[in-house]
Amino acid sequence: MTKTTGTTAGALPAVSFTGAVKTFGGVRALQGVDLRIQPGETVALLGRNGAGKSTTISLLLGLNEPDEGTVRLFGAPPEQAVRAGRVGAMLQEGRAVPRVTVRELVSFVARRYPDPMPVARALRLAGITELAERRVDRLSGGQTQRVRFAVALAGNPSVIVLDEPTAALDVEARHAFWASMRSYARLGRTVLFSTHHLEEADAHADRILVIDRGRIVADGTGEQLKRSVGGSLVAIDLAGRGTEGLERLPGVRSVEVRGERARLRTDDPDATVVALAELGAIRGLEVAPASLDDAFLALTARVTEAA
Ligand SMILES: Nc1ncnc2c1ncn2[C@@H]1O[C@H](COP(=O)(O)OP(=O)(O)OP(=O)(O)O)[C@@H](O)[C@H]1O
Repeated sequence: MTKTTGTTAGALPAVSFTGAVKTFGGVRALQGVDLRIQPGETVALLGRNGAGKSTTISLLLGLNEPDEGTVRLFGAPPEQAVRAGRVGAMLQEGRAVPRVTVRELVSFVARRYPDPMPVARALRLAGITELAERRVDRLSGGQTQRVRFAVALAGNPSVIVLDEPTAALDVEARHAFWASMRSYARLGRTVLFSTHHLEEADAHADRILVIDRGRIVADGTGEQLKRSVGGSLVAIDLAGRGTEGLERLPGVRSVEVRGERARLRTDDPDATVVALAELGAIRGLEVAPASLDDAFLALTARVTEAA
């Protein structure tokens, strides 16, 4: 497992899970989760359907209690941090949308917190200043999502938790949403978001946690996760030759044939390419680093095999 949990000496972690277990009936949704998130980090939680992402988030927000272990926000139980407005959340489930304007809705939520964010600022950070006087039940899906983001910001939280925030958004709305999230993160605040989009995790998080079957199976930057599964992909046109001997070339871990092309997974792409050149087999040469998709599949598959 790749570990890069940067700790700031003396600072309380924004989020900490110690041996958190959560069972629903016979399902062990979380099987002992340990994690620390420091103030100012933007962290992506990545996992397949049913891996335990929403359960992690529900414990973090105090919506559920762990059966074993502890969950703390700034060293305190989650309910305390939530009541103090230190945590803002954007969850998956939709709510009945009231017939009020965007400004009225955000102001209403802000008034419920002890030290709210000025409403104009929440609207600006969410990129919806120009929608302030529009009714919330007459907005597009992407606009509604950003209103929900402004609502999450209303209490002026130090930590924001976003459960699949861009599900069902089109490309443009996605870009706008991430720009808003980054404006908030630049204030030094902490962000935890869950996603199925590996490229979003790679592009917008400082750190990626991969969860599988209720356990954190990897923790690092996108680069580190890619490196941890090893190597690069070298592809060539076979041009009529066979694949014999290719798997014995330096660095090569596996050889896969797709049509007329051979794809070699290698830990040492330079040595592999030199050896291919010596064989005169570099027609249509292509060298690419392992993708985050490869890393994700390898990390979650390893656990499946071990189970
Ligand atoms: N309230 C509940 N009652 C029973 N089982 C539950 C409940 N909540 C979650 N589970 C189960 O716990 C496991 C983890 O679910 P969780 O919702 O945390 O996964 P997830 O990673 O968020 O998945 P998805 O990507 O599909 O949203 C699953 O097997 C799920 O069926």
